[in-house]
Formats: sequence, structure tokens, C-alpha cells
Amino acid sequence: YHMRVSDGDVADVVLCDKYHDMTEFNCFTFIPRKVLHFEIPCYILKMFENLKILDEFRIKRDILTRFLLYVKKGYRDLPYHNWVHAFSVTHFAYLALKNFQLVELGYLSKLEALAYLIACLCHDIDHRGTTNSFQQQSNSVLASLYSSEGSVMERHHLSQTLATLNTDGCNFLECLNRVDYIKCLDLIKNLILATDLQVHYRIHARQQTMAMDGFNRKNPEHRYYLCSLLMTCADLSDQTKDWSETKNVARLIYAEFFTQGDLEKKMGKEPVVMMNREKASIPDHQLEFLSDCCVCIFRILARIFPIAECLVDAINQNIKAWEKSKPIFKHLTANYATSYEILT
Ligand SMILES: Cc1nc2ccc(C(=O)NCC(C)C)cc2n2c(-c3cc(OC(C)(C)C)ccc3Cl)nnc12
Ligand SMILES: [Mg+2]
Ligand SMILES: [Zn+2]
Repeated sequence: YHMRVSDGDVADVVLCDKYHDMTEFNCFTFIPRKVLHFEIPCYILKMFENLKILDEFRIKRDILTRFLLYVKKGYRDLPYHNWVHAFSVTHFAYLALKNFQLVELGYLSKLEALAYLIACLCHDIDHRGTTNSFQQQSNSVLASLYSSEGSVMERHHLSQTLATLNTDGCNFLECLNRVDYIKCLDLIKNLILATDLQVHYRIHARQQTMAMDGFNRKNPEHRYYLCSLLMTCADLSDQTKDWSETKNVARLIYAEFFTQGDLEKKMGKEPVVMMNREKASIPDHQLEFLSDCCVCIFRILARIFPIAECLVDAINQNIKAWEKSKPIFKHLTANYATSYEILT
């Protein structure tokens, strides 16, 4: 296992000093999925450096690099829940830290910023392309481990994160003092668990109230709601890009959903419509998801950070595009098994 990341792999990343001009990269319109796959580790290191986080916590670049190369190997080769998703989620966290000046203006402590970036990188490690309910249905090992506490997949992602930190030469947090170290792991736990849709539904109303009342940095509940909101926004940030990106991401997500549906049929179970390639209407589901889930989360964000209004606008543009795509899907679906092929 230890031979999986060599010192040469680490050196390649530590020594790369390209990408001096980060102007484009620092904008909300930048599309992280367009970054060349082999360049992703270098960009991640650049983001940490650019945010002055390494100096703050005296984090060694080679140890952080070995950690992120193991994290990269921890992701499976799935259509959506893969290393590129981890990078795109982390890129949004970087944009939020930079553009909302989260640390400079006191919204997040430096430690919370560090935990936020690490949680984004690790939040879907070893995902299998199936949902929490599928873990129960299939009596998976993960369900037997975690179903009593809920958030089965998210608890597994957290466990994989801690295991990677404890791999030789990967614990870049060991230079933190004891209090910060324990606090950082606790923050990473809350952030990764916040990416469970059920957790989001449970705290969504209170996040809304927090935004209406005004964020109070002295209130520990507000700090938790803000961190969770920033996490779900990062996880959904693909939806704030342009229409071609939105269509591409939908194709990837439904490739996973339909594969799960196929698996469920083989198990003699009826999949939910959204995962059934014979019955799903991608535009309808996406309209529902964007209107009922996505845009609401980003509206709360925009209430706290007005410059995030552009992200709400981008989602609304994509909602309009899904509406316009419906007649085409309706017409074409008659000839296709599902509207999925049209997205390819
Ligand atoms: C474009 C897009 N469409 C989606 C359509 C449906 C669903 C879904 O899970 N429906 C529930 C059923 C399966 C039981 C999720 C979708 N989705 C997510 C996503 C968000 C998540 O949760 C947070 C981050 C807390 C919101 C967690 C996991 C995922 Cl894959 N990311 N992008 C998407
Ligand atoms: Mg997840
Ligand atoms: Zn995710």
C-alpha cells in the first residue's frame, strides 16, 4: 500500500511552479473541470499556497502533497463521484475563501478555512456511485458499519479521510498544536457529514433564519450553519457554471443513477423513477432539483454574501435552459430509451 505513492510522484508536484497567472482561476466563471487531469494536484497545492494557509500552520508541502496524492488514489473511476468532482468542489471553496474574504472579514477562522479545504478534497473518498439508501437495500458492509448512525456513505468518506491522514508521511496536520488538531478533525467531520442530503434538509430552515437574522460570528451555531452551507454550495457548484457544463454534469450524474437503477432491477427491486433509465425524465428531475434544492441554498449564500448573487443568476439561467430543452427531450425521447443518450 505504501508503494502506491512514490517520492518521485511527490517531487513532481512539489517542484511544479507553473500557473503564475491565477486571474481566470480566481473567478466564479472559471470551470475547474476544464483543468488537465495531470495538473490537478499542482493546482491544489497552488490554492493552499495562494491562501497563505501553509505558512499559517507551518504545513510541509511534501507531506501535504503525499496526502493529496493518496486522497486522489482513494477516489474510484466513476462517472461523477471521482477525483475531478473532489477538485471542482475544492476549487469552489478556494473561490469562496478568496472572493468572500471569509477569513479576512472574520466569517471563518484560519483553522475553519483549512478544514473546509480538506473536507472538500476528501468529502466523497471511496464513493461507489450508489446512494445511502442503496447501502441499506443491498446490506452492504458500509451499511452494517454505519447505518445505526445514518449518513452511511459520508461516515465512510470521513473514516477514509482519517485513515489517509494516518498513512506514513501523510499527516500534514501533525504540526498543529493539540487543541487545533482535535478542533480541525472535528470541523472536517461536521463538514463531510453536512454533504448528506438528509443533514441538509434537517438544518436548511435554520440556515435560512440565520441569513435573515444576520450572521453572528460569536454564535457557535451560526458558525456551524455557515460552514455547512459553504460545504453544500461547494458540492453543488457545478450548477453555477454555464449550460454546457450543467448538461455535461447531468450526463455524469445520471450515468451513476441509472447504473444504480440497473443494479436494483437485477436485485429484483424497483428503482426510484429518477434512477430508472426507462422512466426518468432528466429535464424534469433537474428542474425540480435546481428549483427546490440548489437555488434555495445559493439564495441563502447570496443573502450573507451579496456578490454571490451572480451564482443564483447562473442557476436560474440553467433552470431556463432545462425548460427550453424539455420539448426537444420530449420529441427525441420518443425514439430514445431515455433522454440520457441526448446528453451524450
Ligand atoms: C445535478 C444534481 N442533481 C441531483 C439530483 C438528485 C439528487 C439526489 O440525491 N436526490 C435524492 C435521491 C437520490 C434519494 C442529487 C443531485 N445532485 C447532487 C448531490 C447533492 C447531494 O447533497 C447536497 C450536496 C447536500 C445537496 C448529495 C449527493 C448528490 Cl449526487 N449534486 N448535483 C446533483
Ligand atoms: Mg457525497
Ligand atoms: Zn460530492
